[in-house]
Amino acid sequence: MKIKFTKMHGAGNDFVVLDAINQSISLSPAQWQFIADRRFGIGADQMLVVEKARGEGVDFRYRIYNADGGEVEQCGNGARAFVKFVTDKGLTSKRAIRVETMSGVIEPRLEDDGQITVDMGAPILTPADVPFDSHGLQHRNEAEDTLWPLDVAGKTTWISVVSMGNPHAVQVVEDSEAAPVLSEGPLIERHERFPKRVNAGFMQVVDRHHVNLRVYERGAGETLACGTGACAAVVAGIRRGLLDSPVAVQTHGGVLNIAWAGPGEAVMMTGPAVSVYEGEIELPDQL
Ligand SMILES: N[C@H](CCC[C@H](N)C(=O)O)C(=O)O
Repeated sequence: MKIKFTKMHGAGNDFVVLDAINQSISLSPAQWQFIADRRFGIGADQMLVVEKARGEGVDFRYRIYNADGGEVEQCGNGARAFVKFVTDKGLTSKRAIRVETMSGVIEPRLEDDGQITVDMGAPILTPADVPFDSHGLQHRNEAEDTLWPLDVAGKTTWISVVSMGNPHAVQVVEDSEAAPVLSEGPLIERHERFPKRVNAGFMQVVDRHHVNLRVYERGAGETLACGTGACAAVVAGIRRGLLDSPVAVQTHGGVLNIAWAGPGEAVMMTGPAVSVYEGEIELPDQL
């Protein structure tokens, strides 16, 4: 089966983007894993599938698959790549686009300078809705935030839990470059208290408007940037009284600018999106 694709990235978080309006896309998890494989396939953190809208009042639907082949609810960097893709492909002439995702409608907007701003919706802050199983844990409050003690390899790690449609566990570290991202990230990702697994963020507060962030992503491992992770980290930092909106989030792949006016308000994310190359792949039918 031949599939046309566009290779893209948002601050180094890389994607294979597929137009499912003009070609039929229905792949198995094993085929998604093959596409994501950096040696046997194309290579990507996530795959993004652009579809016709299903509901009223929206322009498109977009679906997100992690490198491990699992479909997930939201992808912030992917939303920006999506806007650049549908614009470059002439699938829309709109600058502000309403797009359905598994976790609801988001509104990305192409700015005059080529950056893309996405209304990522309001964060979900009730632990059970993240979902996070807080049963039996003694939390502690820090300003407006609730911190939970997570047993990670016998060490207690205090985390904030935030959903941007997808689940995030955010911890504050002294030095993000020295943080145990690759050793602790996988343990947090698959911790039993996260029934849907979780994206693990490690945030260093530089000042009240600047942080360094590394994220060990659910289903992908450490990525160069995580858009929803940047949103979740800023929400947690503002609730902990450590940050003031807007916040520049420095990731290994670039800077994402996040603004949040407080509970119940949408998180606004601004950042880049780049198309790297077009291609076509012959997908094995049996994997
Ligand atoms: N790994 C994430 C999906 C991709 C999110 C990330 N790439 C972003 O830019 O938000 C999850 O399983 O929830």
